[in-house]
Amino acid sequence: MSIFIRQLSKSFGHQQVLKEVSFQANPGQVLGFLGPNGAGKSTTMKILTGYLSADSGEVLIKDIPVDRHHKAVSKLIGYLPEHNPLYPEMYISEFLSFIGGLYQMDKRTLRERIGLVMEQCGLMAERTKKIGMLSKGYRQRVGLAKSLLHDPEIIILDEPTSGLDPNQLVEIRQLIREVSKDKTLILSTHIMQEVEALCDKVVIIHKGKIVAQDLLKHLKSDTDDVQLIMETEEPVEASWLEGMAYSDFSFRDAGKIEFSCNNPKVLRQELLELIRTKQLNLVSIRQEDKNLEAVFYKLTRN
Ligand SMILES: Nc1ncnc2c1ncn2[C@@H]1O[C@H](COP(=O)(O)OP(=O)(O)OP(=O)(O)O)[C@@H](O)[C@H]1O
Repeated sequence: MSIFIRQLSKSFGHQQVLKEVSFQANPGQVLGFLGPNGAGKSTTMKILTGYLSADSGEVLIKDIPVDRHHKAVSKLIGYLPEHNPLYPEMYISEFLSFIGGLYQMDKRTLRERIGLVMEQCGLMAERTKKIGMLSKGYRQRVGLAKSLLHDPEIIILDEPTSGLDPNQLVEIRQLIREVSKDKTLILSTHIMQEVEALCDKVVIIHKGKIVAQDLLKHLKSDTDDVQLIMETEEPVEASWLEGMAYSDFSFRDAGKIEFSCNNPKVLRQELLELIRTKQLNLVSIRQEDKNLEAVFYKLTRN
């Protein structure tokens, strides 16, 4: 089941937070929704799930507008919000049972689904504890179990791995991969490795506008072949770099510059010549393949 997002705009007071945001997520695909802090990711997620209304534009699921048919559509969506709200006084199964009641699930299905999602999310070992006693990572798992409980066709996860330890990260990513096979899954995250590991399609939002949307493999191959990163002890002036064999460069800080180039051999020679003539102390020049981080940085640095 696809989800169509068309021309969403949203302001809070005088601040326009979303500017004609459009994209589409398809079944069997994990869509990574990326953007710097404050770019508008959570606001978009809240509109997609009907928790917030847009000023203009629409979200369609099965041709149904989400804002006008929130109740019908909410059964199709599993949502893990950024600040995963839970009831600390409840046991996990008690909480899931309460949520199942909200979805009007019949008792037998609910019992089966609670067992299944608790198993899937690795919660069985913690079943005798109240939610308030769980660690942050386990509370995140409860949120994930909640979003999967009613077996929704669309799953929307806002920073699902925040607060997880490295082992939990691997397990939850594995789980996300599993559940995404026959679902439409949108995942918001800051973690580029997560996107590289999980996502088929990437949408990047910056200052409320979509600045890229493509399959991950296309997004990475659209860019120059490699990047050279030069670090010196002293600051470098931009004017010293004029005419060199790069296609683009940016300062990470005064003595750390990242170049995009397709002829690193020539550029490396030019940089070594610059080091010599300006008598700079070189810390390192290293070459990296273009990765999503570089693409993201290029599109969102201003
Ligand atoms: N209810 C609100 N009232 C006023 N401003 C809001 C409200 N919700 C969000 N904003 C503003 O909208 C902008 C986008 O916020 P949003 O939470 O969507 O960003 P984000 O991309 O999810 O950021 P982060 O990665 O930091 O979670 C921010 O400037 C934020 O302060």
